Amino acid sequence: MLNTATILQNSTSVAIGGFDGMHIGHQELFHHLDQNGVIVVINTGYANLTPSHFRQRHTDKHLHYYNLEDIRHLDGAGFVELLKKDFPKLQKIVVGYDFHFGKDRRYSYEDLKELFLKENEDGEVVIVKEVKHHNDAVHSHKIRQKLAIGDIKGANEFLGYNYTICGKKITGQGIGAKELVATINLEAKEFLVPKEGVYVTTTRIDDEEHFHPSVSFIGHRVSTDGSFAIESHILDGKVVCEEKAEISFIAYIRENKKFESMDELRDAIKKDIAVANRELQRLEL
Ligand SMILES: Cc1cc2nc3c(=O)[nH]c(=O)nc-3n(C[C@H](O)[C@H](O)[C@H](O)COP(=O)(O)O)c2cc1C
Ligand SMILES: Nc1ncnc2c1ncn2[C@@H]1O[C@H](COP(=O)(O)OP(=O)(O)O)[C@@H](O)[C@H]1O
Repeated sequence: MLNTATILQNSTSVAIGGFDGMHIGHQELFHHLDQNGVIVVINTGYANLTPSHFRQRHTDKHLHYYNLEDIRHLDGAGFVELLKKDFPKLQKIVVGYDFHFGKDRRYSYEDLKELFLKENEDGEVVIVKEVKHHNDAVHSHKIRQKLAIGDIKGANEFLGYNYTICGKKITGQGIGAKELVATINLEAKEFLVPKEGVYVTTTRIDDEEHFHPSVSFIGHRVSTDGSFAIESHILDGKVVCEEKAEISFIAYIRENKKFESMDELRDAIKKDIAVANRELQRLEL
């Protein structure tokens, strides 16, 4: 493994952006990087699809972070200077068609081209055209909107992978295993949690390599204690979760509902399990 300083010293290309989600539009930028290319992440502090180090899962490129707070005062020339200082061999910059940077986002790719090529005659600035899915431009905020309305399939198509949240195991009410079905309860504060309801999911427990088929509930447990929960019921047998788990969302099943009795809730959960099993089998997951 090369150390960070060596990677930056030797990098000849960078792709620049916020890159929350590492979606199919972002991946298009990465295709233009050379073998030792680096992804420069402008960290706004608002990433909740792939917060903190979770972006790294979606690329084998090195990620280099600039905090927006530290660089927002720079003018166009100042930003290009910073890049040239941190990446002394820089030859190629890759950005998207809507990239803006510098103080008040005043500078566009046109300015970037002018400023970078002025002193690097054989340099290159690649502008990636808008990446669309079914004629709809792919952007992180649209993925957030889709998750907020439970459109998991739409969100996953934009992402190019199944949306996944990671969380710490917490103790539930303790009635699931006794009266309903056993669930792993999670707290996943850094992540955007999809709309309240029941989902077909797969779940990875602690550091296991594989995901288990599962059905998950997100929402206020309006039928029991009313508190907010993220719960996953594993479908392929009894499991032990020590400290953490991750839930990958495959499809939305139904809304969160208030059931008048435990029997009704139990029946609904039984149906959810059947739906999840069918869908996971169909998808061979
Ligand atoms: C597949 C599934 C669907 C669920 N659907 C609902 C629901 O529609 N409404 C609700 O109030 N709780 C629902 N729950 C949550 C249960 O109320 C919860 O599992 C129960 O309160 C036990 O919580 P515990 O694990 O903290 O003991 C669901 C749970 C699962 C696993
Ligand atoms: N759909 C897309 N097509 C082409 N480039 C994109 C697309 N989405 C983002 N980019 C580019 O990727 C980089 C990161 O953009 P960012 O603003 O973090 O993404 P988003 O618009 O999804 O929030 C920028 O250079 C941006 O121009």
